[in-house]
Amino acid sequence: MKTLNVDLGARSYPITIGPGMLDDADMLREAIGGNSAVIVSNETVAPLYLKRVEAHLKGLRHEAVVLPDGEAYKTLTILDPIFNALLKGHYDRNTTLIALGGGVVGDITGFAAATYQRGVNFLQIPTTLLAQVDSSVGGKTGVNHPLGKNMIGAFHQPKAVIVDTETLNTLPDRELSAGLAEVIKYGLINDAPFFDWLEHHIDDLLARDPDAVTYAIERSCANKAQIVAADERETGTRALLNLGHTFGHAIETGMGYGQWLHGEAVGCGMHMAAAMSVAQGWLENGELTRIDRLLARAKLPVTPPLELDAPRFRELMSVDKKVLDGHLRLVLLHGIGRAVVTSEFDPAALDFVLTRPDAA
Ligand SMILES: NC(=O)c1ccc[n+]([C@@H]2O[C@H](COP(=O)([O-])OP(=O)(O)OC[C@H]3O[C@@H](n4cnc5c(N)ncnc54)[C@H](O)[C@@H]3O)[C@@H](O)[C@H]2O)c1
Ligand SMILES: O=C(O)C(=O)C[C@@H](O)[C@H](O)[C@H](O)COP(=O)(O)O
Ligand SMILES: [Zn+2]
Repeated sequence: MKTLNVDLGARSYPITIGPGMLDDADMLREAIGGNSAVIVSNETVAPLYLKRVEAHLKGLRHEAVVLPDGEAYKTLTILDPIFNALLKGHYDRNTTLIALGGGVVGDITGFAAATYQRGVNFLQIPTTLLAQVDSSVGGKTGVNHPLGKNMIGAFHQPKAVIVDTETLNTLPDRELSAGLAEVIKYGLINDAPFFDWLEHHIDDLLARDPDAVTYAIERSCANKAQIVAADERETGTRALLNLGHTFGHAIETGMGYGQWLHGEAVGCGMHMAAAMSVAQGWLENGELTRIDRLLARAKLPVTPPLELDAPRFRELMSVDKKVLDGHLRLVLLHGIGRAVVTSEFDPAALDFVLTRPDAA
């Protein structure tokens, strides 16, 4: 078991990572602290893991809300069953919401916790690789809007993140690959040695070797915790965590939520950002080849969908949260491990990746 800290002053919290964490009653009870708890999960994860979490809540008033599964349900209306349960049960401000599931459940539950009675505590128990390496850490919560991904939300930090690495044993292969996109992202942003390590260990990760998976989670969380601690509300460097996301969110929204998994869209978006960086003259061709090879080995797509032509891509990208005063800002690469956020790019380089997806 390893514990990392997200250093945010009074809002600091631990990320505890290890096998069998779901059976650690003391840790869960200590993290809850208050008088009651509501667990939010979904119809896929609840049958697998809900009882094990509920077993630790004896003597504490609690109940579970089980949501339908899927990115398509990450909408404002999905909050209704959560708020209904909270209000019907007279849960007060000492209640803790517990997110048990992947990033979708985590983002929804966090947003419910941010807004119920103007804010109650919440815990993250992430059960996908993507949620364990990224979405459970950092306090971005929210839901999608038909016109844009994650457009309605709040920053609201969890009290603790409890990562049971053994929950990944039941995760479908496609979801494991989606999680690897966000893992690769950390190597590309500012951890070139980690990128090298991933080149050597990607097959171990796909084979779910426990040591490799645990190391990748720990290193990813350490990277994320450091970036979040430096810029909690994304006024600057936190935007680096958006590498691949301006393109990726356009794909998710444009294709219909759930058609492309978030990690798949981000993987393709990272390829597009890298290809654009080469067109800018900022990244070596050989580095793009290494990036594309690693993405392909992780079984992630690198070809954007032909259904989205350049004007549609531009329209979708224009609602990105990094747009300021009408100017698009993108995360681009000056090398592997050297990402920058910039609006100062050559429009022709963007045209290149948007209009020649086959060549990009
Ligand atoms: N808040 C953030 O900082 C942040 C960061 C990255 C991504 N996200 C968001 O996270 C979401 C993607 O998260 P995700 O990739 O976890 O998808 P997800 O939550 O949809 O989970 C993927 C699938 O795996 C299932 N599942 C979850 N755990 C399982 C397990 N242990 N065994 C078997 N099946 C399991 C889920 O029911 C779902 O069908 C997107 O909405 C994305 O925008 C948020
Ligand atoms: O934590 C962050 O900051 C991130 O950007 C992490 C991303 O992987 C994640 O997908 C996030 O939800 C994107 O944020 P958004 O503000 O672009 O919606
Ligand atoms: Zn993401």
